[in-house]
Amino acid sequence: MAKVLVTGGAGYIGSHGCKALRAAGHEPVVFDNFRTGWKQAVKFGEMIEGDLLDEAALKAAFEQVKPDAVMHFAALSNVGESVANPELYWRNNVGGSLNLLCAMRDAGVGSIVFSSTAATYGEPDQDPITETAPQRPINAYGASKLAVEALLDDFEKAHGIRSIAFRYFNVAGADPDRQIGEHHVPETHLIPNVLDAAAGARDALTVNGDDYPTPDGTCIRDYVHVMDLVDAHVLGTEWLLAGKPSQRLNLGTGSGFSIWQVIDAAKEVVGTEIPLSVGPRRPGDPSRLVCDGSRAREVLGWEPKRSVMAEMIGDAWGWRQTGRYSA
Ligand SMILES: NC(=O)c1ccc[n+]([C@@H]2O[C@H](COP(=O)([O-])OP(=O)(O)OC[C@H]3O[C@@H](n4cnc5c(N)ncnc54)[C@H](O)[C@@H]3O)[C@@H](O)[C@H]2O)c1
Ligand SMILES: O=c1ccn([C@@H]2O[C@H](COP(=O)(O)OP(=O)(O)O[C@H]3O[C@H](CO)[C@H](O)[C@H](O)[C@H]3O)[C@@H](O)[C@H]2O)c(=O)[nH]1
Repeated sequence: MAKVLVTGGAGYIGSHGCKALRAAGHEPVVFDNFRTGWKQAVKFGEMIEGDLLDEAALKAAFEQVKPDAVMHFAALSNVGESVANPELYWRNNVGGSLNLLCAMRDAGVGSIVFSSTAATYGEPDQDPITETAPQRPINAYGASKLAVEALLDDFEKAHGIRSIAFRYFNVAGADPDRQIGEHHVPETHLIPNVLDAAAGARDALTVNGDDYPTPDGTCIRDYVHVMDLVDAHVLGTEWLLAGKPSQRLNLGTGSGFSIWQVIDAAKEVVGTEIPLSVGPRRPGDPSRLVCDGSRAREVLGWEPKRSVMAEMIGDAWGWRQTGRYSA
């Protein structure tokens, strides 16, 4: 059993990470400032309210928890906001990660699993995308995540802290037990917005452009179920705690779905029409992002089990029906 400090453990993916850690017999302790997270999402262990920008709070958390490892989900992750306000992203995501790594160094904690992103690849010229593709982010969010990958490299060389940076593609779905799920305010992700439109919580879904160079004109993405994604995090933590080497790993399935395909699948799950309109392209959206996820499978023995479009939408819909955290 390992004790794991989970930054951002009150957020969408981090709360599922805590559930997976607990299910695997480990002990998660959440460290979160609740800027975009939810106290109701902390259900699988202790919680410490604190900010990564507060070095004293981090030091106290490490002294109190004495973790064996860290799972680092905490970040701001709204691409549009990052373009309008890059200083916020550099300070929170890079500055916060630097403080975290310094606290780990001081406390002698040598293992960290980090949430990186396909956004570090920018506009890729590979399809599917492997981990060796050039990383050329096109917005401050992606740049902040790439900078943290560089910090991780430097802290390994200087201080022996080993890391796994998982580069997520599109995370979707929710806990099938309906205890936790996705609740972002505002929501920018496709599937929850499709379901909001289906439920009448928004007038219509706006499809962000249908003139891309793809078979049906809409953007193609690689969707991975959040439970599968966090399973990889547990495997990654155990890998590091066994003394094995650092890794940079894509997490996705290798299958691409267009926006129209996602909407069609949602209609089947929900059983109603989905009101929609086609709007302009969203700046910075690459037309196609599909993952070559073979390395995570080879290295960690990771196998996605739930990343079927109907299941991801069904779990997101089931979670939505609970009233989310407003219930
Ligand atoms: N959702 C996706 O599809 C996706 C894709 C790629 C990468 N990611 C990355 O995965 C991670 C989790 O994403 P999410 O969708 O769960 O986001 P989220 O906003 O739901 O969760 C982030 C959590 O971090 C906390 N946090 C942020 N800054 C903090 C700080 N300075 N100190 C303490 N806590 C802080 C927030 O309060 C929140 O609980 C992020 O690092 C994100 O960049 C997400
Ligand atoms: O209401 C909406 C919401 C989204 N989309 C479109 O649906 C596709 C998927 O959009 P998401 O916002 O769900 O996901 P992204 O691919 O933009 O972003 C995801 O992948 C990125 C990596 O490229 C980052 O990691 C980011 O955090 C993560 O959410 C995009 O073409 C987007 O324009 C719509 O048409 N309407």
